[in-house]
Amino acid sequence: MTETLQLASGAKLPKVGLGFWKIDSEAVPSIVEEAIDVGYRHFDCACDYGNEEAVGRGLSASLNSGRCQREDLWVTSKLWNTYHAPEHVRPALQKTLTDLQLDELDLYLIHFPISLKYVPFEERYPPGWVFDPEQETPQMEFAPVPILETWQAMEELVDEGLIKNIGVCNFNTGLLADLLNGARIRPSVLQIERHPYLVQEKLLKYCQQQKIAVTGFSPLGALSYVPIGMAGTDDSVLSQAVVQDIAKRHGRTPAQVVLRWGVQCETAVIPKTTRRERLVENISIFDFELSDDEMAAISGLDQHRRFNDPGDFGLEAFNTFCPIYD
Ligand SMILES: NC(=O)C1=CN([C@@H]2O[C@H](COP(=O)(O)OP(=O)(O)OC[C@H]3O[C@@H](n4cnc5c(N)ncnc54)[C@H](OP(=O)(O)O)[C@@H]3O)[C@@H](O)[C@H]2O)C=CC1
Ligand SMILES: O=C1CO[C@H](CO)[C@@H](O)[C@@H]1O
Repeated sequence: MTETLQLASGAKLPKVGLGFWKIDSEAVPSIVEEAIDVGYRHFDCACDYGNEEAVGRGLSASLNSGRCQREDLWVTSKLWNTYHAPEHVRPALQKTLTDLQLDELDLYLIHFPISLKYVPFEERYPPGWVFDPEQETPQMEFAPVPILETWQAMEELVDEGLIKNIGVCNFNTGLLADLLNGARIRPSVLQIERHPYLVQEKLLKYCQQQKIAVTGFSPLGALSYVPIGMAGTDDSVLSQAVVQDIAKRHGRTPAQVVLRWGVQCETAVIPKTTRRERLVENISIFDFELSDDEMAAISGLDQHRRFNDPGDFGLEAFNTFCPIYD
């Protein structure tokens, strides 16, 4: 069973969760049940993953079969970029709740600090990044919505009991500071890309000061990114000698060492896998500890190397868009 991170709101976020990006809907319900059987209680979903309805079927089957109780689960979802206008936030959440077959979410995150043109559900769901790939220079279509207005709409949904915690993803320190200036309800969680190639030391420190918990996405080091990912390359975090040596010393796999490094940095991690043996492997990290030297050696792999920047994600599609990070 996974340990938890205590949030400023008092809630307890399980330190290991299962991420659902890129899991086919057909496979999702049984993966949810298997994950619960092997101890997962934290599920990282998003409208954009196109599989929330399938996650809902898996959760509902698990609850109905008595595998777990609703209060033992932590379900996160994310508001997609096309729904930032205040009038679209509630319908977006309602759609997610309906798909997930839940009455409330444990955590709702603003997925990106990017507001895109609204696309009605009946036109396309999930709408994705809103560009026309047929165009010679396909451009994202933006919408002028100040982030604080989106946040205030989310705060109202907390007041109404539809969400327990709210937070953001892919924000840097400046964006967080700006949000904190206007927020009535402070963000409980920041979800960011984080692995040994992107340690984000300063952002983590800022979050610790502000009592915002951090969840690291792509915690194994961007293995699944196409075309810019590391899958099958000798350059992946998991094939680094530092990681492999530490893994041998502890009798663990490189993935377990990298995930353990994540939780020992006091962050939650949300690895994705579709394989039962890896579900078990990725959560079995609470019965060993890395030394300070081992932690420092893994952090020393930092290359400030980011894989998930919409500016270069899918190079052809976004070739006219500037990266949102420095
Ligand atoms: N907020 C945001 O903007 C974002 C959030 N996320 C969230 O983070 C989650 C995880 O991110 P993701 O980018 O998938 O990255 P991960 O670091 O979780 O890597 C997933 C890849 O690693 C493989 N893998 C899983 N476990 C192991 C293991 N033990 N040993 C070797 N390989 C392994 C998987 O393959 P296989 O399935 O075959 O096991 C898959 O190819 C997402 O599912 C999503 O929920 C991700 C990106 C952006
Ligand atoms: O979370 C996710 C992973 O990254 C992708 C590209 O930025 C997003 O589209 C997706 O929602």
